This record gives sequence, structure tokens and C-alpha cells, in this order.
Amino acid sequence: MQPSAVMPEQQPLRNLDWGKLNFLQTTDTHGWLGGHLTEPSYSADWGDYVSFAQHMRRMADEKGVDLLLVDAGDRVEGNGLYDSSTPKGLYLYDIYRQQDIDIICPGNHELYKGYAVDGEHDHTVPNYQNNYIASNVDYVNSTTRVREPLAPRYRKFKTKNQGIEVVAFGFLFNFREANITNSLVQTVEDTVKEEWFQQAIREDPDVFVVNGHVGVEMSEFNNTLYRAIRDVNPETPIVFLGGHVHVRNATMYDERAIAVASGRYFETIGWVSMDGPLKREKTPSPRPHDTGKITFSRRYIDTNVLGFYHHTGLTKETFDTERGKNTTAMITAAREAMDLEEFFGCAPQSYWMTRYPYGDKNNIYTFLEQELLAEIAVFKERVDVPRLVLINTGALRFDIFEGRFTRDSMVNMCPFTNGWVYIPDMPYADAKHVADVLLHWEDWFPDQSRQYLMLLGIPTCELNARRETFIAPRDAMKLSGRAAGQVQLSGSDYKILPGHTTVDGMGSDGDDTIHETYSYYTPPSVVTTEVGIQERETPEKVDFVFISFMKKHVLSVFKNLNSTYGEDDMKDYGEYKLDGGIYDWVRMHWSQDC
Ligand SMILES: Nc1ccn([C@@H]2O[C@H](COP(=O)(O)O)[C@@H](O)[C@H]2O)c(=O)n1
Repeated sequence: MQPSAVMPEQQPLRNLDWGKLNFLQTTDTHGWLGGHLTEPSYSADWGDYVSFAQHMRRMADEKGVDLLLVDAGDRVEGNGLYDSSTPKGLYLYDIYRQQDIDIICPGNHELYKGYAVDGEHDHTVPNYQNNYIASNVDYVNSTTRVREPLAPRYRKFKTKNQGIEVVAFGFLFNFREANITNSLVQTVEDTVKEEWFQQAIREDPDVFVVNGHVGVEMSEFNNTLYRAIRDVNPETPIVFLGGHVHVRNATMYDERAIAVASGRYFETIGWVSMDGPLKREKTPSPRPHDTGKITFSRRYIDTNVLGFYHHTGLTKETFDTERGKNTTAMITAAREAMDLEEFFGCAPQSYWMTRYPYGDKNNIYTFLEQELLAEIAVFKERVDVPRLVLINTGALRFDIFEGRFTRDSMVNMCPFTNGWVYIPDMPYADAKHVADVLLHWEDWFPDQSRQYLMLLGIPTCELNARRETFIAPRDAMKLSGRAAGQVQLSGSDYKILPGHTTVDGMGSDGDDTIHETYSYYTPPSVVTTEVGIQERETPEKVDFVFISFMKKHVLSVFKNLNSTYGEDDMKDYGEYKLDGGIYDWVRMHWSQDC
């Protein structure tokens, strides 16, 4: 743990079921390798995970079974440990590589910026050599424009103890709208037609492992890849290890194919185990599968040291390994070098992405709309022109906690350096119309809406995963005026604290830690604010100002509406960047100490 991280509290835990083949999975870590310093349930750091994995590998050896470590991408963007150095990732790649990972692939965040693609190509791919798999992502050399696979397309290997033959892939969802030009993503549909893939699915392994930056309910996994593999291999067990959607989720595609994704921001380490007749005899050829039952199990391990001690049967005194401790020290040194605890201001209250409804004063998007937007989208030369400002809610990616707001909190909340663009003197009604279409895309274009939103990635990906409101019993009690506190389990020292309470396609027993649930409210896809516009006297023309990330989306609306507006009408709206604007706002409004 980092020196300033809070200690976790003892909470009731479910054990891990071991099988012949077991996996520890991370995904969407987004640079959070220092852990969640102020959240006890998730306060372990990457060094603790290094120690944990070393012990788990030892335990696997003792049991004579196998353990594979997998990461499904989006390792960058979203935490100071990556974003606050120049160049970005200066410390992260070395810290990351301290963990031995057997199967690793890229996510979309590795492909938004040229330097991030180069970071993969120059650091992560060589750090993990043949374990890095890029089944549908290419690297394009910026100077020569030569295109080559970012890493091998697939990997065939035998596990250490059981000798199970594995064919492993590493896919990225069909992310083609926003990746930068030194990367190239081929659709999963086109990739499965390629000769190498057709050969790979005929390698006749004991198990297929499809690692992918893909949600377990996205069609790239549950349709295209599942069908392609299953059609040729009716009996072979398949393990899909996904990500991207930032939620804990698991489902069985059939009795011999499981799909699991393990949340976001290093809050969760996924555990998947499979047991039964996995390994087949060497002869005859083709080797028939033992069609005996394969059992699967999944757990979402909260990233804290008390859980790690429990699952390894160790204690504070016996848990840390040399390598783990060194990794923790590397993180501490990097955090200090980048001054991530630098005080920026004092947040007067917490603001939540999904725990309070949009419109409530505790909701971060209400805060963005009502407080921030008018002051962070400013262009001195046009300051007197009324403006309609629009931003995607995906721009803010983490809650703000009441109290010290540091360099770290700033990047956690918004790592993006997007600028602002505008269409000058646009008819007010047209600007409103575009905003309305972006907000209610599904109503405007019901046929293409959902897939379109997903592809374009307007909102937070959590929004795409979960759309129904859930009011937690504690909040329901508050709403009805009754008191509620932490739940004490009778006859035990354990408290039940708020945290992840997952209901997935396999039931409600996936979380290792038994938590009290949070409320959940779906955020909108965009928010807007009007500056210099009176409700009773609306101007004929306004500046339509939007975050540069939304350029493609706005163009897409124009196209769908057969509008004559196009890219040539869009101009830079000053030089303010999103992160810089928020920084200045915090300095100005939250300057008091705390
Ligand atoms: N420059 C950027 C890049 C991304 N976003 C937002 O992030 C979303 C994608 O993040 P995931 O973790 O969900 O892959 C994307 O949909 C945008 O909302 C951004 O605002 N600016």
C-alpha cells in the first residue's frame, strides 16, 4: 500500500474456488496502480498485487494446478501515475511490467493519442514479448507509414503444471472512429475471416482463451468470436476475459464457454477458475474431447490487502514479497516525483457520477452543467457573444470526494486535454436541435441509435452497460426519513460497508466481499449550458461551443439531419484545454485550505 493510503476494514469474504486452470484478471486499470488512497476497500497498490500473484502462483504449484494472469487493456489515461508525467507514462510502463502477465492486449485508450500508441509499441509490447497479443490491432510507423501487427496475433502454449494446451487471442472491440493514425483497428468480423485466425481455431487446443477489450455482452464477443470458434470446436472450453465497460460482469455463452470482465480502475481483480476434464490425451488424432462436465467459477476480488491476506492464508507479517515491496516503492517515488498529492483546493462536498441522479446537487454532471461549463469554455475574443456549450459526460470519469482536491484527484476526475471548438453565429434553434439530438439520439434515430452511440462512444461506458435506476435500501430509508448506518453482522466483528454488489449473468455471489449496495442512476450522454441567453429573450444566433472530442459526433448529427454545416464551419474556441480550465476553476473557487 502507498504510505498515505487508508487501511481496509475487516469485512465478510467469500473464498476462491480453485480449479485445474485458474485466472487472475485485470482490466481498465487506467493508471490506478497506486490504488485508491482514500477508499479502504480498494486501497492496495500494484506492488500488493505483485505479492499476491506471486503467492497465488506458489499456491497453484503446490496444488499442481495452473494460474494465468491476464490484462484486457486500457492501462493508460485516468490517473496521475500515467497522465502527470512528461512524457505521459514515464513511470507507468516500468511499474506495470513488475507484474508477470501471461496474456495482455490493447484497449481503446492505448490508441487515442499517437504517443500512447508509441508507448505500447516501444514499451508494453517489448516488456511482455510474446505474451502481448494484438489480434486485430496494427501499428503504423508515423514516418514510413509501414503497417505491421502491433504484436503477435495469437499465442499457443502449454500450461506449466497440468500441461493444458491453450490458444489465446487478444482482441479490441470495433473501435474505428476515434483511434489515431499510427494505429489501425480491423473489425472483429473481418479479422475472423483471415487465414491466420481460421488456422488458429483449428489448432485443436484443450482450451481457448479470448482476452479482449470487449464487454462480455458486446456482439464482438458473444456473437462474432464465440460463433467463429464454436462452429469449428463444438466441445472445446472457451474462456472470454473482457473489459471496456467498467463493470463487473460474467455470463455463460454455453455450458463450456464463460465470459468475465472485472470492472475498472484497479478496484477489482477478477478470478476465474475451471475444472473438469480439460487436458486430452495425445492420441488418437483428431483427439476427441471428454464431454464430461466442465465447471466454472468467478469472483471479483476487492483490491485491498486484507482480502489478499485472506485468499493466500497469509498475514501482514508474511505477505509482502521483495518484488512487491520494490514495486510499491517505485510507485511512491513516482508519485512524489510528480507531486501527485499537491494541494489544488478543498472540495466543499462530494460529487458522484452515478450515486445521485442527474439534476441533484450531489451529481457530478449537474455540477459540471451548473458550475463548471460556463467558466471553463471561455474565449476572450467572443466573451460577449451568447453561447450554448456542450460536453460529453464521458469527459468526467471519476467522483470528487469532499475535502482535499489534489493533482491526483484532478486527473482521476478528468485526464483529458481536449480543447473547445465552436460554430460562430449559428441559429440558436439549430444549436439547440443538435444538442437535443445528441442527448436523445435513440429517439431521433431509433434504428441505429444504440450501436451508434456505443461505436461513437459519446457517454461514459458505464452508461452503456447499465440503464436502469436502482435506489439502495439505505438511500430509500433516507428518503423516507428513517436513519440508516453501517450494518453490523450479528455476533461478528465485521461491518458491512458500501461497495460493489454485483448481480451478473451467473448470480449474485460473485463479489469476494459482501458489501452494502450503492444507488445507481444513469447519467445523460451530454450536458449543456447556456451563457448570456435569457429564457424570455432568446437570441437569434449564438456561438455553438463544444468539446473537441465531440467534433465527429456533431458532424454525424449534421449528416443525419442533412444539414449544410460541416467541418469547415468549426473553429477553435480559444486555447483553453479541458483539464487546464478545470484546474483554474478549482484554484479560483476552492482555494480555502482543508
Ligand atoms: N479524449 C477523450 C477520450 C475519451 N473520452 C471519453 O472516454 C470514453 C471512452 O473511455 P472508456 O474508458 O469508456 O473506453 C469516450 O466514450 C468519451 O466519453 C473523452 O471524453 N475524451
